[in-house]
Amino acid sequence: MIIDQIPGQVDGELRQTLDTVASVCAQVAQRIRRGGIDENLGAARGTNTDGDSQKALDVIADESFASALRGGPVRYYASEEVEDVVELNPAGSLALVIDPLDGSSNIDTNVSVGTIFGIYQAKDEPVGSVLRPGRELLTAGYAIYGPQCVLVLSVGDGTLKYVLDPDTGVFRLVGPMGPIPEESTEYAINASNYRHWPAPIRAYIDDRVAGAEGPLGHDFNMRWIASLVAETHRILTRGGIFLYPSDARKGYERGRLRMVYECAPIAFLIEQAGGRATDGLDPILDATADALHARTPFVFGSANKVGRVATYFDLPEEETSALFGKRGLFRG
Ligand SMILES: O=P(O)(O)OC[C@H]1O[C@](O)(COP(=O)(O)O)[C@@H](O)[C@@H]1O
Ligand SMILES: [Mg+2]
Ligand SMILES: [Mg+2]
Repeated sequence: MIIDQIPGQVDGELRQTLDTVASVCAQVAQRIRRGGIDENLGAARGTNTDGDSQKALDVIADESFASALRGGPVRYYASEEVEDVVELNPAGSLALVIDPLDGSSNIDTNVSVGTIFGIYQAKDEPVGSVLRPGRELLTAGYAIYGPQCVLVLSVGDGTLKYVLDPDTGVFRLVGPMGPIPEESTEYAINASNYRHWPAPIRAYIDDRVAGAEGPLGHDFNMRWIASLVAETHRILTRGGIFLYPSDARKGYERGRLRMVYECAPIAFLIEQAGGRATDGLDPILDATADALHARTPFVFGSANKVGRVATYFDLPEEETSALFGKRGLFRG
């Protein structure tokens, strides 16, 4: 077993699949460590279905996961890097959704990138097996390829953290992640998109930028790594909030991140660790994507902070467009 222990009831096929995924994550980590020596992992390789520029490592990771899983318990394989759902084994019983390499813009800069995945019980056809509420996930997880290679996993009984032991090649359970702290002052958003955001999001960020001189009366701190897995790992570790809202740019009407293989698995892990994950208003895990690469606005993190974002959408127009000096002081 490459994952040393998974508490709770995990049947043989699911356990086998998780071990296969973890072993490919360990291979991807090794390949990243040698990037530039053996190959240029950041080299352009065209574009994927969602219009993202594909890097060599996107394609390498996708092909590594698909070939390792072929012929095993996974019937359907739904990847960010492939247009449609692929049938890996007609006799399989599971459906796996995956972002093989998340944070691709960081590959050349040696900043943490990752892999995001989720596993469902397969239905008798491909689309219905993956376009479904994330609450039906059997398990979800991510690997983060940073100073440590860490696997964060949930099988529905809390969120667990495993560190890859470089000496043995085993992911060692080091403990639970969460409950996500609520007292953090950190928020993560790509502030360069400010002018494109809906008014309630601008108001939410205005109040935090105003800090001690604004309605909230204390200062905040901002982070933006442009690697969803790294932001998630920080928030699971010390709380805070992440926002990628819809915006007025063409193609960003439903934000940037994809429901099936990014937001639903991350939302599963966040809720399992006591946090919340919404589209700004409604739980991600209750939503059903209308297409494999469909995007969704995505807000997740400390439960109290995610709830606070929703209150800004209830504010009257004059409240969200006014400078914070005229806004009510009731918002925390
Ligand atoms: O470049 P932007 O607009 O800030 O978006 C950054 C976001 O895009 C992503 O890189 C999208 O994921 P991929 O790299 O898998 O396409 C996220 O990891 C990250 O949170
Ligand atoms: Mg991604
Ligand atoms: Mg990706």
